[in-house]
Amino acid sequence: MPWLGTGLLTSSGKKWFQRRKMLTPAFHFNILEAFLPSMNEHAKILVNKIREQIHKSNEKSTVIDVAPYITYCTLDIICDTAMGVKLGSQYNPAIDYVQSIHRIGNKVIKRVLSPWLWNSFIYYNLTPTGREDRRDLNIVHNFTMNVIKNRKNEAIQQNGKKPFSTTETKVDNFVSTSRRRLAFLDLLIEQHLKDSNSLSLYDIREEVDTFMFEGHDTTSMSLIWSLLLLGHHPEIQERVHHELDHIWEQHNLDESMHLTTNQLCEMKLLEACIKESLRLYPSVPFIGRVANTDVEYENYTIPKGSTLFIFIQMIHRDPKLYPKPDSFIPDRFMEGSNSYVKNPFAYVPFSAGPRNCIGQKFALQEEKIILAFILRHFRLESITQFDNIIMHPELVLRPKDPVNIRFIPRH
Ligand code: HEM
Repeated sequence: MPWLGTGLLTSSGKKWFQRRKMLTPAFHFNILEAFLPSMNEHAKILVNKIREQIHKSNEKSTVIDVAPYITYCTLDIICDTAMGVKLGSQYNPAIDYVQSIHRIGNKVIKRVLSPWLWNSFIYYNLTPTGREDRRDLNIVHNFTMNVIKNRKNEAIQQNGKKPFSTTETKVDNFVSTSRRRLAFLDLLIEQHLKDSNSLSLYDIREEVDTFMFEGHDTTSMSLIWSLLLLGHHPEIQERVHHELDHIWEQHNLDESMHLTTNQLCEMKLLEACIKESLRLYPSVPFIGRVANTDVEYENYTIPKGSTLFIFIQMIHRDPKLYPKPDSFIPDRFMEGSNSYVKNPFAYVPFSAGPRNCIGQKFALQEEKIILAFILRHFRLESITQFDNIIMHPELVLRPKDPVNIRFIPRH
């Protein structure tokens, strides 16, 4: 794929194995904990942005298309945490980058389904869509290359030209001794500065493009669906408000304080809402695999080399696995409740096995923080009806039209 090259998501074999091994420590529990201040900070900015809109409207509440607000917040978080770069798109929207990503994602599926567009020369030079795609790819690649070069320059300034010491890369040292963050991009730059032949700037760009996309577009879609669902289910929303108010009061939380891992663990119902929303609207609705051996399935033999698609959303809506499959019932994910669903293979929003999502804990932590701040401060009423939502045929499950929600301050 010209956009992501062969980064972690799209590579295979030895290259995938080595990169996955190199990048797994960047998502270790301790590192996620070190991301808490940044995630809290960006979530608070989001709440302020929504308040600003209410203020501007001169009303007590206002209706907002949530997609851009959420997208810029998650984009700032992935840049800050994984790349160590303060993008500030909640203040100055990175419109070109975000719009280019949407257009590229939209065209990927169309091109896959149109064999006459598979030839790159014809596509990029002779079709208007391909030429627009090339312009968008340039915007996205320039953006990510700038992020990398800035961070590389910073790394050189901080370390002189000498390579990073190997102890610095250890996860335990990340939090305790290193004031500088040795997160995702730093691990790659460290490797690049040690041996630029084994990892070139182009190789780094593949990974940065992959993580910038996977790390913000998936979580923003999941947040948007969660907000919309909660705004359509006032009785469940009220239970979440109650859960959050209790945590805020119990821990004496005020505006300046950050949510901690322990407090996030107490948000059981909020977590169940996120999981149920990912069941109904998995950000990655399907995944593909190539059979590396003949597979016997029921009365069929699927020959080696076949491409298989796994439709996550269809598994999640199977009435045999989930009674009332189309209903939003977060209690399915509350242990001890009557609706609790135990089967682990019935729920795969992050896929499963060795190629599962490397960022799933990051995603849940980020989503909980953002939703906790929004729901602590606002009551939501969804204006957009599910029946009116048309989906883009894309890599992520993206609604085509605005998702309008009324925000009513609670305090
Ligand atoms: C709600 C949010 C998310 C969902 C639903 C999600 C879902 C998935 C799924 C289904 C896969 C498997 C894709 C496939 O096999 O084709 C995947 C892989 C991946 N995800 Fe996520 N993801 C989310 C958030 C994130 C975040 C926050 C990051 C990074 C910070 C991330 C990084 C990746 C990467 C790099 C892979 C490829 C892993 C590999 O092949 O080794 N994802 N994700």
